[in-house]
Amino acid sequence: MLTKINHIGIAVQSLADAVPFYRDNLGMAFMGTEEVPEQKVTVAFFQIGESKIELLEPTSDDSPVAKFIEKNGAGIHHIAYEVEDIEAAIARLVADGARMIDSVPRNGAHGARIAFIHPKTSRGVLTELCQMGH
Ligand SMILES: CC[C@@H](C(=O)O)C(=O)SCCNC(=O)CCNC(=O)[C@H](O)C(C)(C)COP(=O)(O)OP(=O)(O)OC[C@H]1O[C@@H](n2cnc3c(N)ncnc32)[C@H](O)[C@@H]1OP(=O)(O)O
Ligand SMILES: [Co+2]
Repeated sequence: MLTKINHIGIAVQSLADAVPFYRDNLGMAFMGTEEVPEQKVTVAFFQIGESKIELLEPTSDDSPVAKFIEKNGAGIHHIAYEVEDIEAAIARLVADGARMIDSVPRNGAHGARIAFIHPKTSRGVLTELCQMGH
């Protein structure tokens, strides 16, 4: 069902502050930024091997990432796994009793279709499924 880790999401207060560390000090390949209004975040992506690091800055106080930072501070926010068929993956998880945050895919960055599994199901890790546009 899962084909690879697409990205690891890291919540940050400020992309302007965080991007130079990942780009210049760690030397990761910076892929640019994108606002994703549906999720109330602006993200910066870095390629690392076959996967990516996604820095997430909240765009409003009621963003899920703003709430996370308020509670925990900046840090690892979610892991995103790539799937070939997101509807089939959701249906299988629902049938197995998983608590889905999204039972219908939403719009993610880079034109991906995404769905989150609640961290209470995935043992304390907020988990994103993503199907890339082909
Ligand atoms: C850029 C777009 C896209 C992409 O293409 O990659 C993205 O990555 S968008 C990323 C931002 N979007 C989201 O996070 C959407 C999904 N998240 C949510 O719906 C909510 O954040 C949530 C996970 C349902 C939590 O919201 P809420 O219930 O309102 O917050 P609480 O603080 O009350 O949390 C309840 C419970 O869950 C634990 N929790 C919350 N967030 C995380 C997390 N990131 N990782 C692990 N655990 C998390 C929280 O600690 C609470 O636990 P208890 O205290 O034990 O009850
Ligand atoms: Co993500």
